[in-house]
Amino acid sequence: MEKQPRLLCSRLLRGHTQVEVALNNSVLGWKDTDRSRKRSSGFSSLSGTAHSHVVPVCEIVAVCKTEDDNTKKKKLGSQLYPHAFTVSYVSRTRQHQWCCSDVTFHSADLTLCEQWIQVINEQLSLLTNRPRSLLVYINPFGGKQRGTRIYEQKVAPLFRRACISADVIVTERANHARDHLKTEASLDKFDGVVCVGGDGMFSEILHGLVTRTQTDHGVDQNQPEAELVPCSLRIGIIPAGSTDCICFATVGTNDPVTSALHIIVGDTQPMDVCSVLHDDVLLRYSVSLLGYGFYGDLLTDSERKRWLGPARYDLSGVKTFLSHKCYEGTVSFLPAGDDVGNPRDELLCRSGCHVCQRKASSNGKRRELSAEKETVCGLGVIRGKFIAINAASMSCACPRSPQGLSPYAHLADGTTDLILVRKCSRWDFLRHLLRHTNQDDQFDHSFVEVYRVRMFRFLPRDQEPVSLEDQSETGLEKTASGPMCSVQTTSCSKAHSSWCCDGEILPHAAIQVSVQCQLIRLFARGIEEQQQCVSEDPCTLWAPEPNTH
Ligand SMILES: CCCCCCCCCCCCC/C=C/[C@@H](O)[C@H](COP(=O)(O)O)NC(=O)CCCCC
Ligand SMILES: Nc1ncnc2c1ncn2[C@@H]1O[C@H](COP(=O)(O)OP(=O)(O)O)[C@@H](O)[C@H]1O
Ligand SMILES: [Ca+2]
Repeated sequence: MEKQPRLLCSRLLRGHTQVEVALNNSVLGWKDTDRSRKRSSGFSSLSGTAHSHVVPVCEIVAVCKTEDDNTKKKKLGSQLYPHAFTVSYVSRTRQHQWCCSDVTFHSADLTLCEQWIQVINEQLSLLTNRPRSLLVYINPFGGKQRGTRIYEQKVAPLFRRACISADVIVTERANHARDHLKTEASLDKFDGVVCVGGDGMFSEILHGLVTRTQTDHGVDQNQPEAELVPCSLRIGIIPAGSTDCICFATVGTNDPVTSALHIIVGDTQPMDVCSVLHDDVLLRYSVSLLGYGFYGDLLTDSERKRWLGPARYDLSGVKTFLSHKCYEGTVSFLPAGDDVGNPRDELLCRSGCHVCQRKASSNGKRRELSAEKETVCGLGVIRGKFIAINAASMSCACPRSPQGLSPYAHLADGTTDLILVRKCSRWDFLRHLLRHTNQDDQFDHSFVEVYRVRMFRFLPRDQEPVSLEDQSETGLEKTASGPMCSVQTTSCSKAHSSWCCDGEILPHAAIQVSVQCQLIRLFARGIEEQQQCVSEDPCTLWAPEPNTH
C-alpha cells in the first residue's frame, strides 16, 4: 500500500507528559515519548491505548488556539510551554453514543502551535461533506418539552465550536416548519435542515422538503406515477420527542450530542420514503411505521393524552391491548425480489450496509403493479381478520424495542416489511408483543406473517370488491401461495381502525403504499457495528524517524 505523506510531527506537552504528535493525510495521533520506542505500545485501535491515541481527521470537530493563564505558566522542568492549541474530536463512549473530547498540546514555540492549527484546519477544509450553514427547526412542545433547552445547551455550543452557522426557528404551531420549508425558506443558503423534536416533527420536515423539491423540479407529487426527485439537502435529527424511533434506528441511540456530532462530521445516510395514497391521491409520506389496527388505535387514543408526554403511549398501549380489537380487510402486495433478502434473514442493516448499497430500483416495479391493476398475477393477496397490519420501512428500533418491529429491515433498500398479525387470543398477542422487547423472534408465531414488499394496498372489508366479499363468506382466503381455507371462525369488529403514519393519524383506511428508494438523506451513518479500526498501521505515523521540532 502506498504510504501517505506525513504532514507534521512534533514533540509537544500534553498535561505533564511529553508526547509525540503526528498528522498525516487522514489521521492525527499522539503517544507518550518514553513509550514511543516500544513498538508493542503502538496504536492498535482507533482510539489507541492509555498512552496513545489516534483520531481520524474526519472525526476532528475543530482546532483552536488555547489562551488561558494556566497555559502561560505551563512548565516541564525549567522549560516553559506558554503556547497551546486544543483539538476537539469525536470519541465513542457506550452504546453508539458519541461525545466531544478535547486534547490540548502545549509548546514553547508559538509559530509551531500556529502551524499545527493551520495544517489541521487545511485538512478539515478538504472535507467537503461537512455542513457550514444549517436551518434548524425546534418543536418546543415535543416529548418532555425540552427541545429548546436541549438545542441551546447541548447542540448550539458544538455547532459554534465547529464554525457552523445556524438559522433557528422555534415553531409556533403544528405544521409551521412544514409550511415554511414548502414555500418560504431560502434553501440555497443552507447545507442541511435540522429537526429538534420527535418523529412527528421529523415528518413535518420530511413533507416540507420533499414537497419543495418536487415543486422546484416541476414534479406533481400527486400523480401516482410521478418519479419523485430526491432531496439534495440532508436532514439532521436532534432527538427531543417521545419515541424518536427515526433517530434511534439510524444512529443507534437517542442522544442529542451524538446526533449533533454526526451532523458536524457530515455523515450521510440515504433513506427510503413510502408514498401513501388514497384513491390515487397522495395522503402522506412515511419513513418508519405505518400501522393499522393495534398501533393505529394506540396512536389515536394517545393523541387525547398528549398532556401526559411520552407516558401517554404506555397508558394507551395498555388500553388498546385490553380492547383486543381486530379488523377485516384485504392486503395485496408486490413482493420484493431476492436481491434484498427477506425479513427473517438475520442480516442487520448497519453502517455501510451492502444490501442498501445495491440500491434496487423500485420505479420499474411500481409501473408493473399499476399495469396489473386488480389482477393477482405476481401479487400476494391476503384477506382476513387482523389485529395489526404494520409496514416497517426501517427496523423501527427505539428504546421500548431495541431490535425494533422488524429487526432486519433496511434503511435504504427500496422495500418495506409488511407484518400481518392475524386474529389470535389476547395471550398470544401479548406473547408476540413481549418478543419486541427481548431477543426472541416476534415473527415465529402461527398467526404472524411477514413479507418484504415494494408496494402494498389495503382495503377494509366494506370497501372490498364484491367478489372478495363473496369469498370471505365461503370461508376462502387467498394468500401469496394461492387460495386456502380460513380457520378463523370468531367474529370481528366491522368498524375501521386508522392508519398511524410515523405517529400521525391518516383520515382513510383504504390506502396504496409504494416505496421510493433513497428519496432523502440524513446526517447519520447507520448503526455502527463495532469500534472501527484504522485501516493502516498507525505506527507508520511515526516511522521512519520524524522531523521532530
Ligand atoms: C407488553 C410490552 C409491549 C411492548 C411493545 C413494544 C413495541 C414497540 C414498537 C414500537 C415501534 C415504534 C415505531 C415508531 C413510531 C413513532 O413514529 C411514533 C411517533 O413517535 P413520536 O412522534 O416521537 O412520539 N410512536 C409511536 O407510534 C408510539 C408507539 C408506542 C408503542 C408502545
Ligand atoms: N409549536 C408547536 N405547537 C404545537 N404543535 C407543534 C408545534 N411544533 C410542532 N408541532 C407538532 O407536534 C407534534 C408532535 O411533535 P414531536 O416533536 O414529534 O413530539 P412527540 O414525539 O412528543 O410526538 C407534531 O405533529 C408536530 O407537527
Ligand atoms: Ca427499507
